[in-house]
This record gives sequence, structure tokens and C-alpha cells, in this order.
Amino acid sequence: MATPHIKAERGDFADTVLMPGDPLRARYIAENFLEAPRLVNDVRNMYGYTGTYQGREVSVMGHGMGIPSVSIYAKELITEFGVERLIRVGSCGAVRDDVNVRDVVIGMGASTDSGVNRTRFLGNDLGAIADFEMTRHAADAARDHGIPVKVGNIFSADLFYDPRPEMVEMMRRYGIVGVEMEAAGLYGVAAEFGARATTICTVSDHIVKGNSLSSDDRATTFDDMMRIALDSVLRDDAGGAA
Ligand SMILES: O=P(O)(O)O[C@H]1O[C@H](CO)[C@@H](O)[C@H]1O
Ligand SMILES: O=c1cc[nH]c(=O)[nH]1
Repeated sequence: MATPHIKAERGDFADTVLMPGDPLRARYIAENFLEAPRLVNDVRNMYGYTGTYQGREVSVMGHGMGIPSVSIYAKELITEFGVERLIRVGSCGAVRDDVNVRDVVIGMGASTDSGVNRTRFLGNDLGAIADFEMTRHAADAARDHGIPVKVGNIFSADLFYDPRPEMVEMMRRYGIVGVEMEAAGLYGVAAEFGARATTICTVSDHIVKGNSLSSDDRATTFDDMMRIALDSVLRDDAGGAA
């Protein structure tokens, strides 16, 4: 069974998929965190793998950059491959003084300048929110690992190179914990098709302070985020404190 973007059989994906933007990061996660990973999608080089984590089947697949791209992959995974839980594991920028590079942020909600949720919600503003339990379990898993985490409102921008300088001050005023490009779309798709989703991001750069993670720092901090995401799946399976 194939969709226009995923060539796999039903059953090839686990019920839970970790999704970074970069397909090469998906490969890295599969090769370094999953046992017996097997490639289940390579259409457009958007690699998807399924393996196990502490005995639990988990998939990981890239979703590309931006809301249109994540919306395609999330929709097809849910409706054609039976995926029930999606965890975006990405990078983001920071604007707040109390959020720094290396920090992990979790998008309890996602504001956006994209029109996709208004389109699907007939012109009304949809509250683009993460699944509460998945979000709680991600925050608890971060605490287990001793990793500082901020849970709040992410901003999913349509433009990486936003020409409106006043947007930064606006996001600071409204307490945005991180700026990325997909969470609001992911939450809209999950709401439309009855799946659960959350977003965990590592802060890769500070838009106001002007500093960013080195490539070595990126590797270790992203590893921390993967452990949080994978352990949150086990916690979510257990339903309470795993
Ligand atoms: O690192 P990823 O997960 O791709 O996330 C962020 O990085 C990309 C922009 O460079 C966008 O996809 C943004 O959301
Ligand atoms: O989308 C993104 C990702 C990292 N940093 C940003 O400023 N934006």
C-alpha cells in the first residue's frame, strides 16, 4: 500500500512516530536509539524507520520543513498507516531572556501566522494544542534526566526569514517559548484526524542574543531530547508515572 509520499505497507509503522524535520536526523535516531531498525520509507529521501526502544516498537520519520510538509506526512501516517501518536522532535529559536540555547522547550500550544488551521476550521481560530498526557509525560521524562525544560506556547512561523522585525518583540511580550515551523500544523492535523501529538524542541539559536549551538553541542543536546521523547512514550504507555 502506498500513498503519494510514503511507500510502505500498513503495519510497517508503529502506533507512535517520532518526527524530526531532517530525514538524516531520523536516520541518526534510528541507528543510535532503536534496536533492529529497518527502513520503511525512502520516498523523496524522507527516511522512515521502525525498530524497538526498550522492547517497545517505535517509528521515526522526517517531516521536512514547514507546515505544508509536516501536514502531508502526519495526515498520511494517521489515516493510511494507523499512527496514533506523533512526537515532533525539532530545533527552534528562542526570543525570551530566560530561554537559552541547549534548553528544551515543549509546545503545549502553538501560535502561527499560517492560515492552515483557519482553512480547516472554516475561518475560525482553532486552539492548536498538544495532547495533555503526552506533554505531561515529556515534561516528566525531562525532569527524570535532569534537563531544564520550559512548557508553553510555541510560534510556528511560515517564514524562516521573517521580514517583520517587530515580530520578535511581539513574541517576547506574549511569552513564546520557541520559534519553529511546524507544531501548529501538526496539532491541526492531529485534531482533524483524531490523533495525539506533542512537540519537543531543542533551542538551537537565540534570535535576540545572537548565539547558537555549535555542531558538537547540537549532537549532544539533540541526544538528550531523543531520550526525553522515547522515555515519554514509555511513560505514556504506562498511563501514569512510568
Ligand atoms: O530542526 P527542525 O526539526 O527541522 O525544525 C526547525 O528547523 C527548520 C528550519 O531550519 C524548520 O523545520 C524548523 O521548524
Ligand atoms: O524555525 C526556526 C528554527 C530555529 N531557529 C529559528 O529561528 N527558527
